[in-house]
Amino acid sequence: MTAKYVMAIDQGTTSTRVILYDHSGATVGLVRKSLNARFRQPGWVEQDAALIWENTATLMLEVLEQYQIDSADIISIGITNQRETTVLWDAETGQPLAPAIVWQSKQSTQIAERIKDSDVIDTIYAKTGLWVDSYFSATKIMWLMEEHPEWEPLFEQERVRFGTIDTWILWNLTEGREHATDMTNASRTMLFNIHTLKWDQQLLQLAKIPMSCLPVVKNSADDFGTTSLLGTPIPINALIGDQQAALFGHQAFQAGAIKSTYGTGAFIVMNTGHEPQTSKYGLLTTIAYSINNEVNYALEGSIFVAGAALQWLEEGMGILEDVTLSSQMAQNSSLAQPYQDIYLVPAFAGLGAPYWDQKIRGAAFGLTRMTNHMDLVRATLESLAYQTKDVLEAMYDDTGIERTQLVIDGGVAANDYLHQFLADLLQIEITRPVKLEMTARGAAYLAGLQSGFWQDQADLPKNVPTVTAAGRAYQSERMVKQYQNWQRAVESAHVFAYSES
Ligand SMILES: Nc1ncnc2c1ncn2[C@@H]1O[C@H](COP(=O)(O)OP(=O)(O)O)[C@@H](O)[C@H]1O
Ligand SMILES: O=P(O)(O)OC[C@H](O)CO
Repeated sequence: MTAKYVMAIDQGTTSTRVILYDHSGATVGLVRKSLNARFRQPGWVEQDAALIWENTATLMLEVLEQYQIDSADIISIGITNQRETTVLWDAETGQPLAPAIVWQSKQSTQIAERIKDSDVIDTIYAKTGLWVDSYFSATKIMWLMEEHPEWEPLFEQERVRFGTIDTWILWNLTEGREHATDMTNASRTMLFNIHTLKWDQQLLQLAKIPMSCLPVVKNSADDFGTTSLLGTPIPINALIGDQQAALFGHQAFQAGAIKSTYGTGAFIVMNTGHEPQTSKYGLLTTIAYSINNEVNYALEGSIFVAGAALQWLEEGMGILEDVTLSSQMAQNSSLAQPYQDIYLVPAFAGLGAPYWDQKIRGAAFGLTRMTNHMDLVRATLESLAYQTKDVLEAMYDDTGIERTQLVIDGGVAANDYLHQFLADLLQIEITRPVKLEMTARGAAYLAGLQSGFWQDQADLPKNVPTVTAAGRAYQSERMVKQYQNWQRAVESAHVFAYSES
């Protein structure tokens, strides 16, 4: 083998990263560019699709320049992405027709409610594994089409292309203007049948979305065309949604293996093997990855607000100078005594699993004259742990699999306070990799497997360095009480949302 590296593009909600890995799994180059969102109306979250592509292309060139890497040394590229985020573009001009509608965005809430009121909700769950919500791409496409009847001629001429961010980047990157996605991303649209592994005609008809605008669906590790952006033509050998990519990055290949990623949102995903498994608690049944037409399924608990809550403390409230200070601030919080705790329900975009409550909004409980900014930071970090427990309890009950250890990753997992609090709350070992970018790593592994850089899953790098926090037994009793209080806080926020005049 002559090539030395695999390149991973990780297009997240908060930033885009391009990372190079060598055969041992070491990170040999990493560049990052942050990405802003626009909030034009309450609940709306939009991003500039053209900028997403521009940033990606810039970073791909930058990583080579900064680390003095020859493009001929890159064997293949894997792309992983924030999922569900919806782009529509005109294939003739190559221009987006509208801003990208981000996964958290609530434009299509009424459309989702309309669908929920009809009798197709169970059919949709049976076919797609998803509970109807504005989170998924289908309602976002429907909203865009309803808002823009003037696009009808473009649809008739089959000029409109739909893509999640993987597809948008791939289309821009490839000479042949490849219009493709992988099964993990397709499984988040609410239009893909996770059993037949095809776009579902009945759902397309219900949503009035023409098949002509949808991408071809391939395996997560596959041949997606080549790019000459870097000089030497390089194959693109993997597309995969970021949460599934993190699962793959942790090498969580066994049924029952589980990971929790804390980025803009937090997503807890359990590999359930080759059979899809349903949930009594609103967990999603989704595709974990597909290789050589063999599919692994997953159960997922989606938490809409994780790092986004810290960004809110920083940018919205102005009480956090920098997110990297949040761990220390939480340790310095004055609320050391039991029963003085405060609770923040960060339901800024409703609550995802296991509540699926679109209407609930954020709330804080237990404030006194003594409460200060450090206490709010602490309550925010703790809310991520409580939501993790909510999902894990549901997963245990759905699958009967007890857990003694959990692996975590993502930008927020750098937070030492959260790391230890999670261990104390769950009373298990919580392990995080020293390099937290498991999402990119998963995309690199898949691209590397497809291109023969690694021969098979057993050949993937071992001994990725990690740090583990153990649950402290003396915290156990207090944690039981705090978790009960958290549940009361969520219930109270729910009651408030539904009693509004
Ligand atoms: N030390 C930290 N403590 C808490 N949150 C952090 C820390 N460092 C970064 N974050 C948060 O992590 C998020 C970014 O994580 P990342 O995995 O890069 O997200 P994404 O994939 O959504 O772009 C941001 O919301 C940021 O506020
Ligand atoms: O941007 P992240 O890393 O929080 O991931 C977003 C998810 O893919 C949304 O489903």
